[in-house]
Amino acid sequence: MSERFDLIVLGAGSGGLSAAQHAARLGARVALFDPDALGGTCVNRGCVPKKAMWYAAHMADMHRLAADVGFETAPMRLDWARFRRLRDQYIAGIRDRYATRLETAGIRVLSEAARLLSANAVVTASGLHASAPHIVIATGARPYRLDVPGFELGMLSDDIFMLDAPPRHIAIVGGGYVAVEFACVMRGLGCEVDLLVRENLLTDFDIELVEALAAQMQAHGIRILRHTRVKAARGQPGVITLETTDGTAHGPYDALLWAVGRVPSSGDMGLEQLGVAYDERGHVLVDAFQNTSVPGIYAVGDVTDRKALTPVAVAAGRALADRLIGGHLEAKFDDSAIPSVVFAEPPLGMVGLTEQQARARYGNDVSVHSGRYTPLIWMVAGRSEQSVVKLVCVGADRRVVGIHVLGPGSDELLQGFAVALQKGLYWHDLKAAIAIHPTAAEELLLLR
Ligand SMILES: Cc1cc2nc3c(=O)[nH]c(=O)nc-3n(C[C@H](O)[C@H](O)[C@H](O)COP(=O)(O)OP(=O)(O)OC[C@H]3O[C@@H](n4cnc5c(N)ncnc54)[C@H](O)[C@@H]3O)c2cc1C
Ligand SMILES: NC(=O)c1ccc[n+]([C@@H]2O[C@H](COP(=O)([O-])OP(=O)(O)OC[C@H]3O[C@@H](n4cnc5c(N)ncnc54)[C@H](O)[C@@H]3O)[C@@H](O)[C@H]2O)c1
Repeated sequence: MSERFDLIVLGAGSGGLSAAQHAARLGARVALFDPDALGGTCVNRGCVPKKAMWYAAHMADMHRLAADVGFETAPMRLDWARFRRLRDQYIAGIRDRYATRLETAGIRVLSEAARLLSANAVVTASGLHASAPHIVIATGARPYRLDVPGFELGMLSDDIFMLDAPPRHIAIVGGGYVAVEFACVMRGLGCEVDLLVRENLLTDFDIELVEALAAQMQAHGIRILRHTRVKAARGQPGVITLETTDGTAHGPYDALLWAVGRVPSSGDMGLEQLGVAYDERGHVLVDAFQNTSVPGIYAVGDVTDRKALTPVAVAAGRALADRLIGGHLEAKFDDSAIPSVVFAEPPLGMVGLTEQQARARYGNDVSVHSGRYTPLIWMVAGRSEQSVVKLVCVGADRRVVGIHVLGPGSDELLQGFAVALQKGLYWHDLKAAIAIHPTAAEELLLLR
């Protein structure tokens, strides 16, 4: 027998929870399927545990800075087991709060994977049937596995959160968000880090700031090997060597992290049989309203080809519920200015276009204003690393189309500027604003 709902959601990660909760708030009867922990990637093996580790690494960096400015400091050692227990308790608390909220909202949570039988019916392995006029696919993505010998000797980002102790010397393969963030976190926590990058780092970010970040990472002791393709991993757990296509051997390492991207979890759900269209990498194709190519089936979050960020998945889920249940037929989210931060040391943030993208789109109409400064406390400590801020503008009235920030505080300062850019920000607005002094944020106002 099939139980009937107004909305069925597959996946209880950022996107699925958002769609389910908002739909229930609007009065819908909702079924939410997920075989795994509530909260999905972000809460359990992404943003949240990563940010906790970033804080720990940052504290260790602050401790070193404290010594540089005159504090008498004893060596600081992280009790890894205690930190992990505290971090995991915090995450368990988030999951518990989700469970309570879902129950209070009257959402039927089913701890099983579901597969589509038609555009309005799903089934689980245990034979549970459910139907609804609307089905939302929010099944996310998982780490990509390279087809190289010895791949199993390495960890995926999911595994790094289970480490019982910090590695002594870790190799990280990849040059994207995950690779750069963990290179900085592991280095901050005292590990030797080799970062093996196939081509270049963080190719979606502005080259000038990426190079400045790379220089700081190297100054902190991270060894960055660019244009390096790994052919095989050899050895045994704890003693791993990497072989590259130029015949060089690197290592030995006691840990290896593969951070070579993610693939959408879009298979084995019956979507293909129903004619749902995918791109060549398996992302479900959606329009601006999250419609797939099949009426009645929608998709949000990392399973789609939109930007793989939690707030994007959340915004998509909410707008979709607004449209399907709330009756707001034009509801969609504004993806014109999605800010993003790489939690490196120091953090790198951007919103809008890079200089390279703006020049490709607007040619000679582009003006760029960039500046470098050494943060006050680093100057006090006698350090010379430089933070970078950059504005990319278009036209005679210099509309700001891109904001780029690298340095301590960039992660927190970017949000307000991103709101301004989304609303329409001009060079003269920044010149007319009164700065907050002395801060990192004021550097964007002081650009010439
Ligand atoms: C290491 C790491 C760090 C990150 N850090 C950040 C960050 O700092 N900031 C940021 O914005 N983003 C970050 N991200 C990205 C962010 O985690 C994702 O964009 C976000 O979790 C996507 O949400 P989602 O709902 O699309 O998918 P997910 O959160 O992956 O949820 C999908 C859910 O679907 C379930 N599922 C799969 N198949 C089925 C099925 N057949 N039936 C039912 N359920 C199913 C899965 O079990 C899972 O729980 C990070 C990602 C990683 C890997
Ligand atoms: N701070 C954040 O907001 C944050 C943090 C982590 C992840 N994320 C999101 O999750 C997404 C996935 O992150 P990611 O780091 O897994 O992927 P990514 O797409 O950012 O980077 C993948 C990296 O792997 C490399 N690569 C791909 N195939 C390879 C191969 N065969 N050999 C060697 N290198 C190879 C690519 O060149 C690239 O450098 C990000 O794009 C981002 O949207 C966000």
